Amino acid sequence: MSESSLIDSVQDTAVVEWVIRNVPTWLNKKDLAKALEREGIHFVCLKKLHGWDYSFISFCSEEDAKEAKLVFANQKIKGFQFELEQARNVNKKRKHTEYLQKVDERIKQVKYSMIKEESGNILKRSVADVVAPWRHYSYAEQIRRKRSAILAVLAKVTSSLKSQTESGSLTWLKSLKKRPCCNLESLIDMPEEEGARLFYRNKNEFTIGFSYKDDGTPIETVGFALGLFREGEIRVDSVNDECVTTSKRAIAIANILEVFIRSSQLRAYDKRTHKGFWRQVIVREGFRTKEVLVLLQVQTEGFERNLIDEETRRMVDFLVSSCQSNELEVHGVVLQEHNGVSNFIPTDKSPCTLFGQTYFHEKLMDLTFRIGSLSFFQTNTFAAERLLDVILELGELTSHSTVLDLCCGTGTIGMCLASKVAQVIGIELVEEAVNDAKVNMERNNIQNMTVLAGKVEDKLKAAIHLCRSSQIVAIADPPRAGLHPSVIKTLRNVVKIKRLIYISCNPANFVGNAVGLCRPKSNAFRGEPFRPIRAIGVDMFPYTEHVELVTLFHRIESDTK
Ligand SMILES: C[S@@+](CC[C@H](N)C(=O)[O-])C[C@H]1O[C@@H](n2cnc3c(N)ncnc32)[C@H](O)[C@@H]1O
Repeated sequence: MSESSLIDSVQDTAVVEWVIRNVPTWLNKKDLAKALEREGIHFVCLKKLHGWDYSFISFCSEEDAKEAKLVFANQKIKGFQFELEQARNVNKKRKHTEYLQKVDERIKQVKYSMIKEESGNILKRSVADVVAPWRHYSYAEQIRRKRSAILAVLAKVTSSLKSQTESGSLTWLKSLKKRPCCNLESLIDMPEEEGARLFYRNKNEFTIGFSYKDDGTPIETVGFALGLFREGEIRVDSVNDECVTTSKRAIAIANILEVFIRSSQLRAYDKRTHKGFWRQVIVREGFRTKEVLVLLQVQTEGFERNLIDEETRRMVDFLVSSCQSNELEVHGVVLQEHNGVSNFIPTDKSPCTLFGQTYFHEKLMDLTFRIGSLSFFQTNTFAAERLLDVILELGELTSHSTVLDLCCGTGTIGMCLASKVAQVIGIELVEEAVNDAKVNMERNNIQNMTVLAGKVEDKLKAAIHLCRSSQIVAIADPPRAGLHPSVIKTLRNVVKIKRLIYISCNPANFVGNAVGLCRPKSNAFRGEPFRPIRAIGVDMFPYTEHVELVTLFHRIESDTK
């Protein structure tokens, strides 16, 4: 089959077509799909044959392609540095209706299989299974499973390093055989309290869509999608108290908005047709301050401005007064207009204020943080303090240390350490978070911290120039994809960085970065390698498979490799 006819067949099912380059020839389509899904890449279909060192891939939207590109740039997949390029000979303006027809066909197929499996799992999947999939395990069993998962990751660091280094080039590695690369000292669990182990999320993202009556009539619903749209699942179910990871305030607000949207003149957004207005709602709150901020995302194309203004005003009145009668206070309501296909919240599009403030406050370690609607904040406030305890313990900080707070968000880690050290320099990509960090420094009277706006990969060298001390401790808390390989190389090259704490919310992706930090010196990795010394887990996400891993690395002195 020629490349162009293959492109045509891929093109039938999707809007945006690309080619992944540098794919191993032996990798089959199924394993490639699994590897991409593991990294959270949303695609519609793949075309890959044995012997090809590339694969065709199609996405629902440019945004999904951009996200995939970012993941590929930041990490290797199956040990290969994939690259994404737009497919040649493709008419990019393919009619959207063709794509929608295909999606509808897939949805029908899945619905059919749901009916067939009436007594099986698919129909029984509830909204609580989506957000608290481990709720049927005892807490002790959850901790046991997370512990084994972390140990497997630490062992993977050992085996990956061994397979990539000549035998004997790292002395410390020799005796490890297949064991974890360092000791997992503990996995800190959460007490059985609301706000720690139960109903703990201070940020809850609800989909606005449809549930279906027995006769198939759609009803507007605010809750969680019961599965992946690209796998044909379109149902959204209302949120309830069985969703033990969702905060109680957020459950109440989602239920209130559902009542309003069912009576609204504007309908919920339908992902299949890209029609409809109400798309998503994010409820963020300070557990300690009890401040609540609500962000609504809407699709405005085809709607009169007057109608939009009237309905959003009615929504705010309804929400605020219903909350008051439930003894809940909403401090701000903001609106983000988003007409793209992808359902993520763009962080470069500032929302407009409909009511009150555009931020909320939370307290951590006796400091108060302002957090804007698009700024990151750790989702479990109680666990975030345990995480800070671990960082303090591993950091061995002195009044002479400089802390590099990489991916600093609104500055929580750096600010909580600032009184213990000489200087803190943070780097953060999202502009709103950087502005929050600056306000937070002033409010908490922190004078020895500076925050640089931009990507770590672009700003790290400038940050290092600002370091006044020769004792630099780097603390990296990157997003799920991990640090860009160029950042690892720069960290290796700066000899003044003797200690590095890596906080990973996706331990599987941590392996690549850990190997980069620890592999022997080479042309690409010039500085002396690091060695993992201690690891501690923090159960920031009870009732889910996710866990936070904190690892301390020490720079190896050249004579003690
Ligand atoms: C896991 S959060 C950690 C935030 C912060 N350390 C905290 O504890 O609140 C990751 C942060 O990295 C930021 N980020 C993502 N990619 C980045 C990049 N390439 N350079 C700098 N910051 C980035 C995100 O905006 C987010 O604030």
